Amino acid sequence: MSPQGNGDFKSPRRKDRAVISVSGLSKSFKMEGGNSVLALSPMDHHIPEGAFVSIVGPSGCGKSTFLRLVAGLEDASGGTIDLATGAIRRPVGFVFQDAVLLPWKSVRDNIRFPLDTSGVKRAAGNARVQELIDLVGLTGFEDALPKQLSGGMRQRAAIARALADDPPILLMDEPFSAVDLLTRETLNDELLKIWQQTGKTILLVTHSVEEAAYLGSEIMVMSPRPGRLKKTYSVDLPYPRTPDTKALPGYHALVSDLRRDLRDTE
Ligand SMILES: Nc1ncnc2c1ncn2[C@@H]1O[C@H](COP(=O)(O)OP(=O)(O)OP(=O)(O)O)[C@@H](O)[C@H]1O
Repeated sequence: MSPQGNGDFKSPRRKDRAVISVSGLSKSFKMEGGNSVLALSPMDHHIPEGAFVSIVGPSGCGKSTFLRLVAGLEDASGGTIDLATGAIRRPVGFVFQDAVLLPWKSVRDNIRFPLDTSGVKRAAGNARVQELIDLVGLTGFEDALPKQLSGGMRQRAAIARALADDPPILLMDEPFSAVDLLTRETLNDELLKIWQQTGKTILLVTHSVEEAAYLGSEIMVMSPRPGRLKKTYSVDLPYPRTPDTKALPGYHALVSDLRRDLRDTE
């Protein structure tokens, strides 16, 4: 289904055209001694523009490898991956499990770092950075250093930095796994708002089936040995998702389906 809007929540600008098209994509890594490990067996998949894709699967099933291939951080061993993002220099932003902010730079300077390296003029960059700081809820912390922030605030800064260049695709590899549950739930809701406001295509890897079901308009289930795409779900839960979503029978059914899928992959 397509995400549905109600109230003052505008539906994300989800389109029918694929922004990520994967055909026969595979990846193997050479190991010591000449053996190789098939991290991702040939996979075909199309991700529509504006989708929120949750990716789940047991450890070692190739989730991070898939994100790194989409980001161009790894070369494919076979197949192709096409991004319909036009001629932009940085089509993807990446948020990792650890915020990896530069410790000697303020929140503001960390977020403007990609803009500096892209040669964006100071005045235009400053306006953009303030917009992002407000978007991720860090207003008032512009001059703080990373060590003065909580884990959740550091992840907010990392999200803002990943969005600095305005990439159409945001890749997130277990972004909230290091924060406490309450903060994680708050960050989930904030991420949904950011998605709604920006219309980005988001791919988020998580070990939590509840998080996957709560956030995703689509879910990719992967399985290991060798890593492969086992199944995809188109999620039939309305947006906006709120804590009430977690009381819906459809949410519970999806979570239990995902648990069963993961048990079956073990
Ligand atoms: N740079 C590398 N060199 C060799 N093998 C690698 C490399 N990166 C990943 N692998 C292997 O590829 C497989 C998939 O790894 P990947 O990190 O993508 O899994 P994952 O699903 O993200 O796991 P996790 O949930 O534990 O983060 C694993 O067997 C892993 O050991």
